[in-house]
Amino acid sequence: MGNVIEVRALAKIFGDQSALENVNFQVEKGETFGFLGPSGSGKTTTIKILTGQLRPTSGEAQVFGLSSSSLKNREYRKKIGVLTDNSGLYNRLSIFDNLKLFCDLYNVPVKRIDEVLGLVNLTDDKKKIVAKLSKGMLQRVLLARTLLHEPELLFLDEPTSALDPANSKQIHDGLRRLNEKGTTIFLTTHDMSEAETLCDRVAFLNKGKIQLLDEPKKLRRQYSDSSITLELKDGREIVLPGGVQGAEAIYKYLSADQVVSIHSNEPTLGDIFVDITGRELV
Ligand SMILES: Nc1ncnc2c1ncn2[C@@H]1O[C@H](COP(=O)(O)OP(=O)(O)OP(=O)(O)O)[C@@H](O)[C@H]1O
Repeated sequence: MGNVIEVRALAKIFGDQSALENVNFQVEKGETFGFLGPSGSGKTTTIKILTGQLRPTSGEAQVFGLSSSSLKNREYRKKIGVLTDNSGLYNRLSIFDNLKLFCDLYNVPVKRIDEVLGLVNLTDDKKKIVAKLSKGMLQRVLLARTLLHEPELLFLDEPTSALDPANSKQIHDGLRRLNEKGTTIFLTTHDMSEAETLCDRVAFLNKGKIQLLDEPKKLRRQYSDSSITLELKDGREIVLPGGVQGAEAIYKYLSADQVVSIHSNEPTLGDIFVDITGRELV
């Protein structure tokens, strides 16, 4: 597939504080890659370096084969979209008119507006005035704006923080549709369920260092104790070991028609993060 992002021995020091230390990872074309870590772990610093807003202290961050010193370049900026929390929208204008202004500014045909509004599920709302939008809708308008020029690579810094579950789901659906169309997505979050639903691979960042990097499914399997929980009709919940011993017990309860549900006890990404770092992801 080829790598869109290649980061080698990346370090960033602010004054006497180390924000990133020996960070190494690659993001493949078409992948949704999650950068997970608690507040202050270095997620935004990484995005700023990858989008040419900050220079690394040492190491290399290449995107589309361009080195970090070239990431301010115009051609590069055309290929990327960056979703930030600074709105820059005109409150008194409609969603459509706001997006039209950006089309004019970036030389994008106006017909693209309907495509991006479809992607973020706002087609029926395009005449609404920005000042009257909910936080979730506003975030979707910002995502739509980010997509107007059809970026190949999308950087999203905490795209659903402060959104309720329904609005987060709308954003997630839009991101999945984009990814299916081939857009590579680099996402930072401290929301583990967001990472589980969206990401092909995740890196756990703690105090500026990557602690673990793999597919969520593989991580959950690797850190699973293979035990199984049975919920029984008499209200009991029993935890059984995996293997033959567990299978025999499950068979016994099933034969006696006592089972309501059976599920494996795989840890969540949040559990694994706490396990590895001793820290909660907040
Ligand atoms: N411009 C700056 N000057 C000095 N220190 C900074 C600067 N930017 C970031 N830092 C420090 O670098 C570390 C990493 O910050 P960063 O914003 O990358 O973390 P983060 O993981 O994005 O956190 P959050 O989830 O709260 O946004 C923090 O300790 C932060 O205080």
